[in-house]
Amino acid sequence: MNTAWEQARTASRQGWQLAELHHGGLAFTAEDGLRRALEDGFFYVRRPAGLDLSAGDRFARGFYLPAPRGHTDPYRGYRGWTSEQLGPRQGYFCRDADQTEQFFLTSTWWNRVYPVALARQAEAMRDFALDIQRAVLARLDLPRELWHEATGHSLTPRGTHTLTFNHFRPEVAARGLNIHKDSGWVTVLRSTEAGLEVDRDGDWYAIDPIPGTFIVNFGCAMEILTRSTATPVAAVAHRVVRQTRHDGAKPDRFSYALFVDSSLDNSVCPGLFSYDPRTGLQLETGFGDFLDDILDNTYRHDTTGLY
Ligand SMILES: O=C(O)CCC(=O)C(=O)O
Ligand SMILES: [Fe+2]
Repeated sequence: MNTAWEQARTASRQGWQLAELHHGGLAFTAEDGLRRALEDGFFYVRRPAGLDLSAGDRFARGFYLPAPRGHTDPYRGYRGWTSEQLGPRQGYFCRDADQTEQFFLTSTWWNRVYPVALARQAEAMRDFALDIQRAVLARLDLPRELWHEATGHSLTPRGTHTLTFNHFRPEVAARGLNIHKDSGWVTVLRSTEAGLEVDRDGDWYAIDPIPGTFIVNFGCAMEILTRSTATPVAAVAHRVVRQTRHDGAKPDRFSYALFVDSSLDNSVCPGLFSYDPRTGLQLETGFGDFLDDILDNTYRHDTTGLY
């Protein structure tokens, strides 16, 4: 057993769930770990051995900085990539009401925009996220033959797979990142600094990173699908608190996440479904507008990214 994993196990005894992906299944350290994770809306998962995060960490620390003069640095100078070139919800965004400035990119662009090593890391995180999603779906009250239709083909290349970076600007007097639920199925989150909080039954709890793990969040699509089943999954409402200055002694907080969402192609996926074991799948809402509402409401002053 390595030390990071031992630390993780100790931290998880404090109440939040911790799992390991093993032969395609999720093994939780607590006996009722899965049930509790579905209720909490998130859990920690051991990072797979060999998943190198150095490209992502470097991009997270550099994407917002100007490209250096005189030499190239493929991890800097990304403010110029905007949704005008890349399409809706893609590229660099500087928020007004939040400290975060962000870079969003779906898998169709990874090879053309990201440095090679980062494109490989994004694929590895996507593959890991989809393995986790399959492992979770296998434990839900949802027939396997409905998986693709029910989850908007998110397990296939037609799904929307986005790697998003956050840089928290300590000089901006604002919340870190507003209260929201992630829109989709599962999110695999990398962070190294405290600041994330989750809402559990009306109270906010600090969720600090545990070395050697990612945080997995369940999103709105999962919550809507499973609401009337024997295995409801909560989408966790979360936020990042305001980050203070550290006089240059400590680097700025960053995070990045792989989001698994449904296909945005209406001919492939009409939207988000609920499932009732007695009556089957029922379409609840289109997905594109739903996603835009969540994003708009997250980054406005006076709303929250809930639904
Ligand atoms: O920075 C974090 O810890 C969380 C970021 C987050 O919630 C998001 O990007 O959706
Ligand atoms: Fe989030």
